[in-house]
Amino acid sequence: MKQVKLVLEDGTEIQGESFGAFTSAAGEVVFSTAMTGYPENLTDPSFAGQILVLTYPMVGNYGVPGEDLYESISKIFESDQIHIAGLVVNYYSEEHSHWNAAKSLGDWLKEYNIPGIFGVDTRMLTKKLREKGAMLGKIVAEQDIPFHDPNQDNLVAQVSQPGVQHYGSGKNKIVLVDCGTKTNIIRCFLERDVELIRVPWDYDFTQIDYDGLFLSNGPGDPKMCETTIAHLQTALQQDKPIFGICLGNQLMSLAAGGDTFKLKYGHRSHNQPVLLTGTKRSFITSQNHGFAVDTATLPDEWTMLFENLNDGTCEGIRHKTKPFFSTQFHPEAAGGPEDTEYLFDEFLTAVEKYKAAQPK
Ligand SMILES: NC(=O)CC[C@H](N)C(=O)O
Repeated sequence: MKQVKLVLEDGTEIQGESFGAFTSAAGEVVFSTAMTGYPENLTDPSFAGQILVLTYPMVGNYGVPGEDLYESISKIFESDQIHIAGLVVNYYSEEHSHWNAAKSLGDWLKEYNIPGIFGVDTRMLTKKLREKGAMLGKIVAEQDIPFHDPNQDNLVAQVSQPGVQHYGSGKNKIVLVDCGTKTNIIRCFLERDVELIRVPWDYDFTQIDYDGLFLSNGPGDPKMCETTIAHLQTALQQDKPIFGICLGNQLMSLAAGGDTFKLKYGHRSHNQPVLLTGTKRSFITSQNHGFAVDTATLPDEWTMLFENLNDGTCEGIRHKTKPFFSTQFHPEAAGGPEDTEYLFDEFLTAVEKYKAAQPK
């Protein structure tokens, strides 16, 4: 076994053993307390630039599934590549066993030249990240490298797919602004009778004659997406329904005139409780974000839609009169609970209502 170390910007150095690629990588160190779902997490483009610490102690035991396709997108993965910068686990299970496993986690990381480190006390590390906040860090193999803050980069421009892509042929025409979309969002739409037009983050979608607009999740600081925000401001002048998820929620707020800020250590797990504003209904949600909307900065026409029951932060917003809403959590899950998937139906109901109200 080859030795590697995890180095944090506060000077912490943790020795561990290498799995995956034996190479060095720098990024922002974040933790997820999800107990399963590493194939989904590692391919979620929102993790671009991040070194992911998994608190669940044993990782890799169910291997990595094969690459089955559904309508030209992966059936299982959240994109067509690994996006994390590095992986930190406590115990790496060399031997995997699962009915649909095609390879080991270590071999999969190697394919994408991503380093992993195991033998790390990930719970101690998580306590440190909770006290001090998410930190820059690096996994160092033979070659030392400088720290790198991915939030200074336009990560969305790096992960958004170039070109316009069409999926499905259903009755509602939805534009999906791809800031690093998870494929389960596409799957959720395709199960609901839509024609989906996927456009890059900086595409002028206001030129398309769509029935509804969807803003995807994506990596990094939402303020980097100035072009998307500018196009969105035009869309907000109209009455066509708009729905956003995660980064999409942050972009909606920024376009509306609100502000976002960086959370101390973010929300990354499958069991984040949120409250539907004005009710006593709570939902358990899947989350992966490091930034949040500052509710106090929302203009008068907007209101908080969901609130995080752990720390009171904004988990969604809605326009008071127009059919515009977004969530900070992931209604599409993958992994995590599917309790809020009904929001796709609410969006499409709003789309149908909008269409029915148009002069023939
Ligand atoms: N999953 C996402 O869309 C994340 C949004 C944003 N990059 C954040 O970390 O807050």
